Amino acid sequence: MVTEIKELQQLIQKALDDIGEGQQKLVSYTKKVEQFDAIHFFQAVRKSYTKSAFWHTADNSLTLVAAGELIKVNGNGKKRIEQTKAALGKMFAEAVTYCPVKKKGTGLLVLGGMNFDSKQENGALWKDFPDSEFFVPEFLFSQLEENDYYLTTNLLVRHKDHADTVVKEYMKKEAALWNYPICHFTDNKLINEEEVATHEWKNVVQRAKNLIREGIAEKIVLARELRIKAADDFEIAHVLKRLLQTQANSYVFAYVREKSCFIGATPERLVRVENEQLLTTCLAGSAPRGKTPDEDEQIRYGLLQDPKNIEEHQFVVKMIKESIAPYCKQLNIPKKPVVYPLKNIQHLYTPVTAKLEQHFTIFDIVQKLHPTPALGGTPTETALAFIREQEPLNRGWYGAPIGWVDQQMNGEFAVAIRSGLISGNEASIFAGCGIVKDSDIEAEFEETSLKFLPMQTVLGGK
Ligand SMILES: C=C(O[C@H]1C=CC=C(C(=O)O)[C@@H]1O)C(=O)O
Ligand SMILES: [Mg+2]
Repeated sequence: MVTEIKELQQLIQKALDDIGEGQQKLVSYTKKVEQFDAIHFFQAVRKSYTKSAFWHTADNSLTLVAAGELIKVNGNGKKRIEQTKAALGKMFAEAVTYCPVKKKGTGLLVLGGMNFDSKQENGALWKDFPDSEFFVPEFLFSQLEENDYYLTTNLLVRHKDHADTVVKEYMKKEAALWNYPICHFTDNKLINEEEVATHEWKNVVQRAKNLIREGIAEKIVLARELRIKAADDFEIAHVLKRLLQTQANSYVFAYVREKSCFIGATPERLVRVENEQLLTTCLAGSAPRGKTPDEDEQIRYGLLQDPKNIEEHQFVVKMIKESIAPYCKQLNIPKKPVVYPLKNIQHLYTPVTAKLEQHFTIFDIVQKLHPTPALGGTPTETALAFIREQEPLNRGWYGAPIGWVDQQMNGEFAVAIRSGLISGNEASIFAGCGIVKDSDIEAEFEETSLKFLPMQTVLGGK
């Protein structure tokens, strides 16, 4: 402990020696810590901070809990990703950092996301969620695997600061997080569930089908909303815990801004970059899970052969391939999809690997990929215009990239589906489906009902 304090003090002093009057510097210090439960840490964070985030990867290799907003980077409209890339590049380059390991998810990093459609107004429901937002937390708890835990502290040091006072203040805040007592969750009671604009949604699906028949579009993804109300405020830590327990093979995330929380358990990775190695995935085409292993196997086999779902899937494969090819080498895409199983549904899945060409970063790939035809459609602009005009909801951050990026521009983004926005005792959850020429309106409606389930059940519905 004593050496750590000395190290941090020296790091702050190094930053102070370099600061002119009126200036400030970002200092980031990482240390290995003892095993600690991520949900317990998140509960402690919720007690002290109004802004926080949670991230857990589908392969269980990384859990992040971010506390407090030290620095925030916002982007606006169509240029939101470019603006973020530039601002973060500058911030990362100027920071004074110390991290004892070179492992993903440790050290100085930002967490954040963006809205689905840069041309759509965010509206009242999404008032706490800007076009795009990334933040440097005050504290970042990282769990890599069993018994490999780190805590990163980020500080803004100003010209007139003294290293020892800054350290003392920081130690007090850190102690409050570790010493927060375990609180048990209380049960909440659902009082209302309401599917929004069901009839209108089905009409919009019909109009999308007409457009596809006329040859104006090939695929359009349409989403709908379910509103849930409970007796008491939803306990975000509890909802996260239940998502972790029930949704294997999914990214579990939460992004908390004041009283609103965007939360979900999504199976869909947009992109991961680790030392120039790039991984993205095509996930589209769906079928329910069977009630018995035999039935499940039959459905799985049927999904792999089904022309409607294969078409729906291949639009995504084609777009991803064409979008990233100029940015990568050694592009590898299997010829046929496999099935990706989830608790309530199974999907067609094609993983894509490649090596990122120099000078490009994860943000260039996000810019090119979002939205893939798993969330937008084909052609992208036609589908987006249709969704903007016709879909009876405001997507906000639903269906958009959410994730983290570190100082080396390594990071990972998921596509924020199977998600919802919680505010107090109310929640709006969202689910969409890919409409193609052979779509059956009722079957698509049922598919979205299945996609509501992960969030719906943990909020006490169904
Ligand atoms: C748009 C959603 O799912 C997408 C991802 C996988 C399968 C999909 C489908 O089969 O329609 C969707 O493209 C959602 O869950 O809200
Ligand atoms: Mg589908």
